[in-house]
Amino acid sequence: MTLPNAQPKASHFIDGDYVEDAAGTPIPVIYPATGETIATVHAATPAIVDRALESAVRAQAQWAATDPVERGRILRRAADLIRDRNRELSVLETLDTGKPLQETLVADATSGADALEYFGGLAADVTGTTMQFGGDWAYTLRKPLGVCVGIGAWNYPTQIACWKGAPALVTGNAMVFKPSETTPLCALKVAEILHEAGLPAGLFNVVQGMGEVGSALTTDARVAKVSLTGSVPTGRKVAAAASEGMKHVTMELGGKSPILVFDDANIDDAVSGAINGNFYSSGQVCSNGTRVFVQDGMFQDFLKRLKARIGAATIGDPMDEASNFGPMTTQAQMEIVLRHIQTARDEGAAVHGGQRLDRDGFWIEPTVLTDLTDDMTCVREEIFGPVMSVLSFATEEEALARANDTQFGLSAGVFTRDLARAHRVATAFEAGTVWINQYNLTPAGMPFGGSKASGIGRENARMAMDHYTEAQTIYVGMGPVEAAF
Ligand SMILES: NC(=O)C1=CN([C@@H]2O[C@H](COP(=O)(O)OP(=O)(O)OC[C@H]3O[C@@H](n4cnc5c(N)ncnc54)[C@H](O)[C@@H]3O)[C@@H](O)[C@H]2O)C=CC1
Repeated sequence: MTLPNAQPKASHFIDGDYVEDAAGTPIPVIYPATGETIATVHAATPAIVDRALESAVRAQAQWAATDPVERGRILRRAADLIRDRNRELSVLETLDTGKPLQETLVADATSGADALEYFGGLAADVTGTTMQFGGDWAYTLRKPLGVCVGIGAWNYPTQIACWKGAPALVTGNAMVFKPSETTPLCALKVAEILHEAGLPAGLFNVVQGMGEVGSALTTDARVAKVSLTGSVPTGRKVAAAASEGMKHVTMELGGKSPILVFDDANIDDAVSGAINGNFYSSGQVCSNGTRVFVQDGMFQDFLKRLKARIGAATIGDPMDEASNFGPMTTQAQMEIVLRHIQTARDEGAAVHGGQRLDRDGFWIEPTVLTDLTDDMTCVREEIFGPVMSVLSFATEEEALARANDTQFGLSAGVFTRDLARAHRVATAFEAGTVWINQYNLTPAGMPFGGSKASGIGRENARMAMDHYTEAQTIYVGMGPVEAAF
């Protein structure tokens, strides 16, 4: 099949237009389903980084003074344009990541549009508080931070650009966004559409590059905030570098989230939840529930149904809308996942699936690990691939203790028909986001983010607007000023 042309007009988008600097290191864009190079971009040189930040600084002051309703209108217009072009953007997302079109048509550009629409609608509702002290009083304003940097992972390139860009822009900030070097295409389109919708030049700039470009942005004195989606080790580095400059941070990092399935759960819903929470996007989802704890009474039946359902997956050409399982996004990630599967085998796990598929591209079949103990590497570490660990448990207390015994705290899920138990378990999870009888749904109006090593701050919902603004307190003296002398 001939693939659509993926080569962008230029590598970067700065000050309202595409910009090239061929002096930067070339970055090949590889279509994961075949391994072929479909485009090339160049990493930003220091001159490009400087230009992006300069134009953001210039544009931001005026933008902060713009009527919030007008800011919101531009975002909502961009949401409409994204929806109009959903197919084209979904194809691009598939080219960038290898995720099946069946997924990208409903989960990527549409999720980005949801965020733009949601925050666009809230534009006029950024409010402070008032306090009274007898006659005197004080009030707070929520002020934009200035120039914010967004740094993306490779699994959701359109969504990440929108989830960071929308709350930043609507509250009066500018954003310089650096996509992952492995998926550089989609954010450029987001920038193009935002400007087509009327966003003034300079407010959403995209620069390409590896960690060193991210690092240059993070440490630049012109930057007030860094929002990273990435792994825990990168998060530690970026948060540490940002703290030097006392910058605000949002860290959306990795996880090893638990799903608890109790004997009284609707078994088909629980299996569906576990499938969605492990094999969607070939398992390359930060919030995946990769440790599935199933209560003893249901364990065997759960496994039987799970294996049958996995057998029905349609693994194939991501551009074919009938396919519902695609390749890993990069060769490197495929190799990491295969190594994890081998380690699990070496440590005594039973591996169901686990093979690299004999075809071009970076394909691993959906894999289930059983015969596990909690101390095995596959149960402790984030694998970031289509690998589900299934463990059994006897009691609620035991399951919760095991579920929480991890450095991560991104998400968790519980399947049960017992309402009291559902809420008791949900609040006892040490996790930023919990689903009851559902998994991995993230509407724009719901805060999403991690606890413990999985991150700081939340994306989406009103909370995200707090993270892109800071309070300024203004004290109002209403009476005479008393002084000691
Ligand atoms: N919590 C969340 O919302 C999500 C978290 N993730 C996590 O992301 C990881 C997978 O994505 P990857 O792209 O492999 O993550 P990564 O941590 O390797 O890279 C993330 C981004 O950080 C940049 N970067 C690397 N070193 C840097 C440095 N020193 N300074 C500034 N930027 C730097 C990279 O170029 C990339 O754009 C997984 O751990 C996954 O769980 C992925 C999606 C969502």
